[in-house]
Amino acid sequence: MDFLKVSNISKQQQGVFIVKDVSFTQQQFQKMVIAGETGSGKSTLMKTIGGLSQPDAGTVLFENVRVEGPLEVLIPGQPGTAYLSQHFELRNNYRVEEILSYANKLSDEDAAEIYAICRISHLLKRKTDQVSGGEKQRIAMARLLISAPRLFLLDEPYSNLDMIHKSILKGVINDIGEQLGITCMLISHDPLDILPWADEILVMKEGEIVQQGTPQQIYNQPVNEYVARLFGKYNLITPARSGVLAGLPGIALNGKNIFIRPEDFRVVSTPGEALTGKVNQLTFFGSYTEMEVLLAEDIITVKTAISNMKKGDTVHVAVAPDAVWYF
Ligand SMILES: Nc1ncnc2c1ncn2[C@@H]1O[C@H](COP(=O)(O)OP(=O)(O)OP(=O)(O)O)[C@@H](O)[C@H]1O
Repeated sequence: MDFLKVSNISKQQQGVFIVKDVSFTQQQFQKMVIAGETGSGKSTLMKTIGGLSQPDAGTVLFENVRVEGPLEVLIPGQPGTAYLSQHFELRNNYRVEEILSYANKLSDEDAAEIYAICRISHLLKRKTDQVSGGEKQRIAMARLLISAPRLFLLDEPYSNLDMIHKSILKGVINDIGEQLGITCMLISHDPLDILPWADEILVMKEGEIVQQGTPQQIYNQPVNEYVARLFGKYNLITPARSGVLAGLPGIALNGKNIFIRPEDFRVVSTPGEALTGKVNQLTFFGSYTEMEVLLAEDIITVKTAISNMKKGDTVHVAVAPDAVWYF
């Protein structure tokens, strides 16, 4: 039995598909991410899974039970699931502990563990207007978690958070999975949030899943330029321009686009089996430098840890054939 089985879900608004024939499964404890550009249907799909959006076609089975949509039940929301909206609200003028006590289905001890995991134990006596946005979000999470869900659906939990609050929240989401044993699915479009966490990624475009795979597959073997672009900088050399790579061994000039991530180029000291060009631009990012290299008429982007280059320098760059992807 699949923990979650989504089959052929479709939904239209004003004659346009916002989710189109989406099918996939998620196993218990599998960390799943839905990625995709703004408006690609991520939230609608996630809400459908949580019983909060009515599909026009298809079924969702959660623990083998059909999820009913809001038009089929009195109180929307599938039991056993919890959905943290991007636009969560906390009632004003209540103490945090009051807000939480209404939702609590657990013993005091178990609830206290959740408050500790959500890093809100120190906030319980405060009023809801005396906490920051990041803290509010963790309170909203705790309020959902004390209803003891088995599937936690998080809609863009990292948007609008600074680095410090983001890093706290990443710890919280990890602990929810590992310490509470709750299966999580989250929506994000930031590769730095997605790639280190996910077991499986669904990439959506215009309501459809365009690629599904592990972080390694999605990052290194995108099916098209849309997926490549969502997950970071890349070099794309079209068949017409593929001659610029002629000096490199092991590159197949097979009529397909050639895709190379900037960090897969290596700066080498000799021109043999390398491309030679001039440094056109350098951008410092702290842990690495991004270098534009001008080759004849083309520019490639190379990520390097070498920091003593100057604009106009001659450089040689090589790439391992197995780091090259074709689509
Ligand atoms: N109730 C609705 N009525 C009309 N159109 C809607 C409705 N809900 C969503 N849409 C449209 O459906 C498309 C998908 O919306 P959805 O919120 O699912 O996308 P998303 O990928 O989550 O976007 P974002 O990343 O911006 O949150 C969008 O074009 C949106 O405008």
